[in-house]
Amino acid sequence: MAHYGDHQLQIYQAGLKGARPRLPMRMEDLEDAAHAVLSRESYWYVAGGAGEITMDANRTAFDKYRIHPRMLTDVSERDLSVTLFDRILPSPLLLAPIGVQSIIRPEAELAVARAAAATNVPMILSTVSAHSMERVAETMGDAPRWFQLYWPRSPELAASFVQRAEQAGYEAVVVTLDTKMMAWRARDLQNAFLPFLNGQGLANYTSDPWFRDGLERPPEEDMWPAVRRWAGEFADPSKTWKDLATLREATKLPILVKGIVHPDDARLALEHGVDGIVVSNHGGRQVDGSIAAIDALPGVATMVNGRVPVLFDSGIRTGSDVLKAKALGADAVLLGRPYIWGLALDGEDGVREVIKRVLADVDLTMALAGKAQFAEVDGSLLVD
Ligand SMILES: Cc1cc2nc3c(=O)[nH]c(=O)nc-3n(C[C@H](O)[C@H](O)[C@H](O)COP(=O)(O)O)c2cc1C
Ligand SMILES: CC(C)CC(=O)C(=O)O
Repeated sequence: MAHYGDHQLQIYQAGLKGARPRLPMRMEDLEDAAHAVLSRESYWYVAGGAGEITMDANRTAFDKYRIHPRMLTDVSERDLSVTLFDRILPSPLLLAPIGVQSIIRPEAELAVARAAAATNVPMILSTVSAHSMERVAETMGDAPRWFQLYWPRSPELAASFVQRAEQAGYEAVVVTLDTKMMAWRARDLQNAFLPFLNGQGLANYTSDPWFRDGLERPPEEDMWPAVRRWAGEFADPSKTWKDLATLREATKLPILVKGIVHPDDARLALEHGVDGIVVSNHGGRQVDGSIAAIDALPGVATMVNGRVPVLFDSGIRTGSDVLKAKALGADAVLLGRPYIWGLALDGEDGVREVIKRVLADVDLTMALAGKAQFAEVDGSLLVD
């Protein structure tokens, strides 16, 4: 039986022929290598946060939780699969929605989509992508994909987005709640860099009939009216929980809310009929000084109590992070910045390689901790 961990042997075997890994193995080195090839503006747009306190805490908080390995259990046949919304996925990993990937490489989300499809890891496409959701879907065949919604001000545009996504074979809608506006981001302000202002990341808007209708000039001739309209449409700070009902009417797809860190918000989300929750603090990019995402997970998971899937992101870098998240109540996790470093360094191949490494690490760490089934990992994996 093949296992994700076999990737380890492939790397050693290539070494016998004198080949060293193309991408640095340690996550920190991978990021440093990406830093070296990207422009200062692009690197910091991805690496930066709303200050650094929560971004750092997202990593260091994992250290508080320690795995307590068990010996002499049969781990010869391992299974990392999870079932989400009736689809069996071979692993618990999804790709977090990351916008404006054209600041990294022009092929952007198309390269990521191919890598996701090749590894059967669902891609969650951002609303603010450089390629339209239809174009991305075309590259993916039947491979699983979800659509992330930045919930626009106009109900017409929101309905159009989710209906286009449904039509293009996206299997769930992830509504991001933590970005009603962009945080104070010192790195980007220092670089005076906001990619949307020169039209990057607007493909889903400029390809939308409703959005185009309201423009005085087509974006192909003049991007500025589209940018202005986007700035007005992007988000609506007045939205509240009751507005979820209008989204619910617009699509049959499962709706998840992303950005939940408080148990009371998890309760409200359930009361308003969501189908899933993503515990996330947006990688520390929105509220600096806020709770580390992994510390928010147990309270949310307890409140949800298995009624809907709970996903987790913000700080996932290694196999043990994935296992800790599962032990603390996540059904699956989203990988964020690391795959962007893979994209920066080696395009589609780089993204695929980063995904394979994380999954190999999950597989091996799980086996060495004494578990054969990811589905069976629970709180007993951790030191009390
Ligand atoms: C450059 C960048 C762009 C992002 N764009 C989006 C986005 O368009 N939609 C969204 O819901 N989250 C977005 N996020 C947040 C990610 O989905 C995810 O929550 C975050 O990257 C997790 O933190 P980590 O990458 O440090 O693990 C973005 C994150 C980064 C780094
Ligand atoms: C605010 C967005 C348009 C993109 C995003 O989610 C991010 O940069 O964190």
